Amino acid sequence: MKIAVVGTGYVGLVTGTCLSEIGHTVTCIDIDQNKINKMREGISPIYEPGLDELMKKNIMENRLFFTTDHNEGFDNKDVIYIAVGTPEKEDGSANLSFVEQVAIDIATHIKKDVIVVTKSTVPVGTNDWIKEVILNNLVNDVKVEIVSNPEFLREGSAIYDSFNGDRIVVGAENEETADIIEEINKPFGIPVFKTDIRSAEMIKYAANAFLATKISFINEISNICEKVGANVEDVANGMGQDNRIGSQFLNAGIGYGGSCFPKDTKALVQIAGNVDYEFELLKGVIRVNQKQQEVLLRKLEQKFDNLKGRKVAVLGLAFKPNTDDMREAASIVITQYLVEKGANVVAYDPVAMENAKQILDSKVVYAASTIDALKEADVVLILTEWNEFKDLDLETFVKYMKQPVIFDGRNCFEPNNVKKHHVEYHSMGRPSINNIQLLSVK
Ligand SMILES: NC(=O)C1=CN([C@@H]2O[C@H](COP(=O)(O)OP(=O)(O)OC[C@H]3O[C@@H](n4cnc5c(N)ncnc54)[C@H](O)[C@@H]3O)[C@@H](O)[C@H]2O)C=CC1
Ligand SMILES: O=C(O)[C@H]1O[C@H](OP(=O)(O)OP(=O)(O)OC[C@H]2O[C@@H](n3ccc(=O)[nH]c3=O)[C@H](O)[C@@H]2O)[C@H](O)[C@@H](O)[C@@H]1O
Repeated sequence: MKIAVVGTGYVGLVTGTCLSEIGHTVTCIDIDQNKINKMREGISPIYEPGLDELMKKNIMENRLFFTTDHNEGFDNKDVIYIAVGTPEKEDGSANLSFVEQVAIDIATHIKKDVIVVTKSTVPVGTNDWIKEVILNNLVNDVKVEIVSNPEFLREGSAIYDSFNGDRIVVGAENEETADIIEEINKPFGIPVFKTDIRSAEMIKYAANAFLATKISFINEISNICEKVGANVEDVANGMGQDNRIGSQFLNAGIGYGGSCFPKDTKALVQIAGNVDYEFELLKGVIRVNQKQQEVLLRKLEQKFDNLKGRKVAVLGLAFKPNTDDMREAASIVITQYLVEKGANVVAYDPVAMENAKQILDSKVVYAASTIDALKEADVVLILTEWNEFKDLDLETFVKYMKQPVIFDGRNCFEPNNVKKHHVEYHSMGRPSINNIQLLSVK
């Protein structure tokens, strides 16, 4: 099949690259000329393990192309994927202006019948509207079919997820169109679930909202565990062994971030509100998450009366490991608070520091390594569970910090191991461990 993918963020670039890897000829279109220039060289503008290699391979084998020119990109294509952003508007609803522009671009450039497949996460009813926009702006006499094909990949494991997903959801206007999309995806070897367009659109929001609910649920259990002396990891383990519950997405921490859960949960509240339904449970999930991003700060306040002039090391800035994405990362709220309290914040992240510099307060200083960040620090906060941090010998904290006080927002260390070291250790939903006498705590 000859395919165009419009938008080369995470979803567009990974989708385009993986579709070319399974044998299709794919042209990725973006309006950002710098990005396109890089991608033509096989360099991904985003950090995603394995992506550069796969891009280079398919470019070399003449299956993967990049352009800013819609004429060239849409020329002679059977299927066009829409993968542009649908960011949050001020009221929480999804901003569809990029999608609308693509619909107009398609209408004004296509010269033959096409199937338009929406990968972007869009509110229920959007695909019908996309078709309307295209038909209202069509220049040539061609037929357009619409398909909702939401994406379920996770950043950091996007390539793996594309080849090992649990299902591919296809919401189509009719069976023939659904069959064509199923055929395109056949080499992935993933079950295809076919449904109507509106149900497919809703599946995406419902899935993300449910996963976010699991996280907020375990985070509240974690907060209660701390008060009643239970261990949230054992609780999650014991719960997760019940197949009806499942063990995934029960890691307590400092809340969910990223480009999707925060925006998609708010958008679903809006979608419900538009039909006069108050999604009370999801509103609670969002509130709990906002509070959870600050839990570590409340713990820090109990420990230190005053942070002014103290060196606070921050390990991990990205919203999760294996990505350089800073969107809605807990580190944004946390470092802002620390800076406002007068702390000297020294941060280190293996890959997200360049992006962080565009977002975090200019008073945040960036270290060249973990050890550089820890040197002479009064306290360290661990905000992202990179392996590099999980693999640290706890003696590193003892050796380099002024006082080895650790606030671990991602439960990187085993309490039984921590007990063997002269550190003070606070984590999430587990008893604190204090093996040191501090000289001047307050
Ligand atoms: N980031 C993720 O892990 C996932 C994202 N999604 C959804 O996929 C959609 C895309 O998300 P991201 O890839 O993160 O987006 P992004 O915002 O990072 O990238 C979008 C790209 O589209 C380009 N663009 C905008 N207007 C254009 C136009 N008219 N023609 C050509 N290119 C244009 C931009 O220059 C940008 O490169 C969103 O709806 C998101 O909710 C779904 C699953 C996973
Ligand atoms: O719609 C999307 O964009 C994507 O959103 C999430 O993927 P992603 O945001 O890349 O990352 P996740 O691994 O889901 O993590 C999201 C956030 O939840 C947090 N999290 C995750 C799992 C957990 O048990 N606990 C927890 O706090 C992570 O630290 C992170 O901040 C979904 O997992 C994907 O299926 C979906 O396609």
